[in-house]
Amino acid sequence: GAKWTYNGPEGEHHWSKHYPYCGGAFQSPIDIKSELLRFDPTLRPIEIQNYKLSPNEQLTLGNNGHSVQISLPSKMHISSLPHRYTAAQLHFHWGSSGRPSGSEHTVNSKQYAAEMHVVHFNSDKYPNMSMAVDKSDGLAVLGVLIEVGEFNPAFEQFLRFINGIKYRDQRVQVPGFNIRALLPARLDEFYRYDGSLTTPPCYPSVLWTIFRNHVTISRKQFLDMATALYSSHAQESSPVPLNGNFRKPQLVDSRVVLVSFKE
Ligand SMILES: NS(=O)(=O)c1cc(-c2ccccc2)cc(-c2ccccc2)c1
Ligand SMILES: [Zn+2]
Repeated sequence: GAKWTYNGPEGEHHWSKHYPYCGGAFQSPIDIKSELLRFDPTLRPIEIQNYKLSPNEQLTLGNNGHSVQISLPSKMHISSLPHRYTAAQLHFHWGSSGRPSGSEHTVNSKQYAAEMHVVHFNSDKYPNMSMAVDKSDGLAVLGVLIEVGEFNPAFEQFLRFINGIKYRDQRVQVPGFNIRALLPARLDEFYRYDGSLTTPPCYPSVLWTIFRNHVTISRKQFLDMATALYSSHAQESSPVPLNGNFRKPQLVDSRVVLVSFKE
């Protein structure tokens, strides 16, 4: 599709010109405010299957010009939702070296350093991701808020290869690792709401699960992610750093955010 950016003339306030859903309802991310929350005792803990990948498996680590993403095998899935949601990819949103706050979702206006999204599609109803991406029950994304703090060995499993994908459309194969280790310890405490892709085409097709507890990465790990990548191709004369790749919080309208925990 047409190119889009996070700032400037193709920035988020212009997305709706080429991508009408970006100007529509049920958009993501949102600011998760305490007064919006409703405890829902029927929310079951997230149960995931086959997230522990063997180093004998290869994953594709890529720079798609807007984020760093890891392709995921289709045996990985969420088993606790009304339909099976099969994993497709995971990617990140982050700030910059000068502004270490780049999460998309905020909690009571607190923006975290970065955010990971593990994207799944409803494989009970749709044969592949492309058929699911624009359906209201098509996608389920797990969101993990990331703070700068303790070193995180799980993140190192892909960060150590990041200099191989500095430029747009570069990809490398990396050994599989335990993707569960990228998630917080507690999968039973989360926020839940109906929203959208946070990038164009902004389809309102995402069941969002944002875990209550953040994970940490070290300052060096954050800088590796926030300073290593470019959104421009290798051969382009003026390299464009890839950072600040987060959309601002959107209007909640009459949406309610469900929570799985009481206090
Ligand atoms: N941020 S997100 O979770 O809403 C998201 C989901 C998907 C997505 C991925 C597979 C299937 C369907 C949707 C793709 C992106 C994306 C990020 C950077 C550049 C382009 C696209 C972002
Ligand atoms: Zn995302």
